[in-house]
Amino acid sequence: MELKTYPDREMLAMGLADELASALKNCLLVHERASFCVPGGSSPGETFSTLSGVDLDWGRVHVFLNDERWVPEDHARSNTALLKRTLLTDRAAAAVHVPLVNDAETPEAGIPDLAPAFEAELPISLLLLGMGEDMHTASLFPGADRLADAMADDAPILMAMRAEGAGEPRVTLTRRVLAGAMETHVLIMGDAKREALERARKRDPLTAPIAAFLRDATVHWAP
Ligand SMILES: O=C(O)[C@H](O)[C@@H](O)[C@H](O)[C@H](O)COP(=O)(O)O
Repeated sequence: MELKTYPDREMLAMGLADELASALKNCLLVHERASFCVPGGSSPGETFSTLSGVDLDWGRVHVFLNDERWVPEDHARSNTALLKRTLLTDRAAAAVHVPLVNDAETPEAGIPDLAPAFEAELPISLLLLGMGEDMHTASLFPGADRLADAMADDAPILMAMRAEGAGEPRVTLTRRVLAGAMETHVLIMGDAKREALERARKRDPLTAPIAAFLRDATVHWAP
């Protein structure tokens, strides 16, 4: 794991957006397209806004979320709506968005229609993860109902997930899919998350799911 620290959140957003843009450009030099898998939540907004203005061949970039809350797009907690507002705008509006939610009643009912589109996106070219203070990442929450299945080597691409800390039901890419990414970055802010990161480094992924992704990751942190 490599840890990059920034003096403040604005510097983090600039530095991280720069690094992600370079990774996408390098990928597009040698591949027809790049798959870019990103977190929801509140942390990445500024990074996404900066990145959305970068001049690169966005039409060859396929963007999708790590996980989604099973809510309609007009819901305040929709990661999809956030993604469209902050990243898939400006120059990045030309990117191809691969949806992770549909209007089925439950994630279990919706996944069969969503999963096939992800087959063509693997391996993920560039992965950005967030992390909660409970050491969850994507919707791989400690104590979640199907965490062990989602961490298994033979997990499907997408799984439904329910957990106490999650709020609503979720859909998440599974560990093997996320861990297969060619390049991984983790975005965390604040002292509590820095402490959680240090705790996770000494723990098993089944109690600290972020630990499954740290070995080859670059972690970006600002106070
Ligand atoms: O849908 C989600 O909740 C996310 O994808 C999740 O894994 C997120 O990255 C962390 O919970 C951190 O969220 P914050 O950035 O809001 O702290």
